[in-house]
Amino acid sequence: MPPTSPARLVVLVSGAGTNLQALLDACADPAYGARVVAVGADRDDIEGLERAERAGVPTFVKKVGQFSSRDHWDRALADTVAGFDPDLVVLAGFMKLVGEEFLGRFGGSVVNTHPALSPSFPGMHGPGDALEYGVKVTGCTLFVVDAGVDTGPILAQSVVAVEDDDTVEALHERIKVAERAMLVDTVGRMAREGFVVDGRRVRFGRTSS
Ligand SMILES: Nc1nc2c(c(=O)[nH]1)N[C@@H](CN(C=O)c1ccc(C(=O)N[C@@H](CCC(=O)O)C(=O)O)cc1)CN2
Ligand SMILES: NCC(=O)N[C@@H]1O[C@H](COP(=O)([O-])[O-])[C@@H](O)[C@H]1O
Repeated sequence: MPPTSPARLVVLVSGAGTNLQALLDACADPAYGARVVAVGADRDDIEGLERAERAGVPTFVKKVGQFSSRDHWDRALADTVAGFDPDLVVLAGFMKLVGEEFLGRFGGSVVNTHPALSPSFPGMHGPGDALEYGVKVTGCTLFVVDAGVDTGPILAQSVVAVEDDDTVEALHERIKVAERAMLVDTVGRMAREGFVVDGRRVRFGRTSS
């Protein structure tokens, strides 16, 4: 039986928020099976927060510098996210590593979109690192977040060709087109079908076989 109420998404952002926008647009269709109940950020004055406000979605900001330690920030972020009772937390261009407390609360239900084909080129500079290495294809990866940096079990990947005259910006923009489609498709499936993490393998559906 499909769930009767839409899955509750909390989305965390640090920048332009075009991936967030793709989710907001998809959620406008009741058949999508999810809705964005809150958007959080680690900084002010970003387009991602403005997109949420324009959509009438509650926002919050938790800056690391407002707290006496990284662990206190992590706990405050987790407490605030928990207040929105999420089924899924989506890190969509969120440029902070979430820690033990956060993962202890939501682990297994936190996903991150990354602009490279994992396990290659983890970290903050996926498109630039791929270009510098000279790969001919790169892309994007959606994965279930764990304590490592871009090491979690993979939900979906999409391939993007590297052009001879690419710049980091041009390549990243093409990756982001693929990334938005991957994110919307996969989060929708997770919401409608459920998913099971079995070691490094992820299967869609609610049963174990
Ligand atoms: N526990 C995890 N947290 C996050 C993951 C993850 O895989 N595990 N993915 C990231 C996103 N990410 C790239 O994919 C990433 C983001 C940020 C950093 C990082 O070193 N950030 C610095 C601060 C930099 C800044 O504020 O501009 C930091 O956290 O101190 C590495 C990888 C989302 N979180
Ligand atoms: N390591 C994390 C990372 O590089 N994240 C990347 O930042 C971009 C955010 O775009 P957006 O703000 O327009 O959604 C996306 O490409 C996302 O994968």
